[in-house]
Amino acid sequence: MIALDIKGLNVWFGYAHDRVDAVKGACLEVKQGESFGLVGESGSGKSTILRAITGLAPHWSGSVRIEGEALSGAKRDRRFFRTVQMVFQDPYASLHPRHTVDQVLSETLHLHGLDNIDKRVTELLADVGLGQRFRFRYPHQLSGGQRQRVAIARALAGEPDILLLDEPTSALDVSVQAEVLNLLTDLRARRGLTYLMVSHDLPVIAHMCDQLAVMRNGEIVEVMSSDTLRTGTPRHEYSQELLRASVALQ
Ligand SMILES: Nc1ncnc2c1ncn2[C@@H]1O[C@H](COP(=O)(O)OP(=O)(O)OP(=O)(O)O)[C@@H](O)[C@H]1O
Repeated sequence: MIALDIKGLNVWFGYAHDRVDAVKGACLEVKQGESFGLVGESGSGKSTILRAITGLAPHWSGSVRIEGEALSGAKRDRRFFRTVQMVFQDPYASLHPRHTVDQVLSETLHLHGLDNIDKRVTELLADVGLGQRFRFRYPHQLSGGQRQRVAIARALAGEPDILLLDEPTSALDVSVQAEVLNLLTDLRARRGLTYLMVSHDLPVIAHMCDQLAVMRNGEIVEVMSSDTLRTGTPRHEYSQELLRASVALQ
């Protein structure tokens, strides 16, 4: 089954002279259980694709289908959020500073209309590798990696099929990035999740994803398998340039 099918997606911000065409004619397909990466330089439109899907970029055209069902406009209903959840880059900004981990997870479970809240909170914490001792802590009592684990637990609360991951580890210390990436890999395997993941880090995408799209100036210039990336054989000149720049950084 195709979990996510995007055809001819255009996304823009502003009007007339101020208009920015952030995504132009993007097409991609992600099969159920697959992990798909979006790479490209800053401002190339990667995050905007995720934002358009979740209804955070109101002006778009083209076709976006989630498990076969077409989206329209920018309003997403409860059923959408039971299927699709997003994890943002910055776990510091995405958690309410005066809500404990327990409140964050319990309220999200309530919003999804689920019961057995207590048991589910316990399970969610265990699923993301946080023990029960974290349950009544506030965000400021957690490290960046622990906060991102809470944000992931919150995204998983409604048992979604698809996670949109926007640079999920780039705000974290290098030492904890790999732990969070490994957690995401484990969760995908255990829960049969589908990922659409943005990263500027090619090795991360090569490690995490089955396929990837290279973006430049709002357009997808090439879709390739991660094997193609790993073996250094992309077709498009721009993809090769990105790869060379990435190797030079290591
Ligand atoms: N709310 C907004 N209003 C106006 N322009 C925006 C808005 N959000 C994004 N843009 C513009 O859209 C373009 C694509 O931005 P986007 O954030 O999708 O890029 P990106 O590839 O994810 O970059 P980064 O890696 O820096 O996050 C950029 O030119 C950006 O300035």
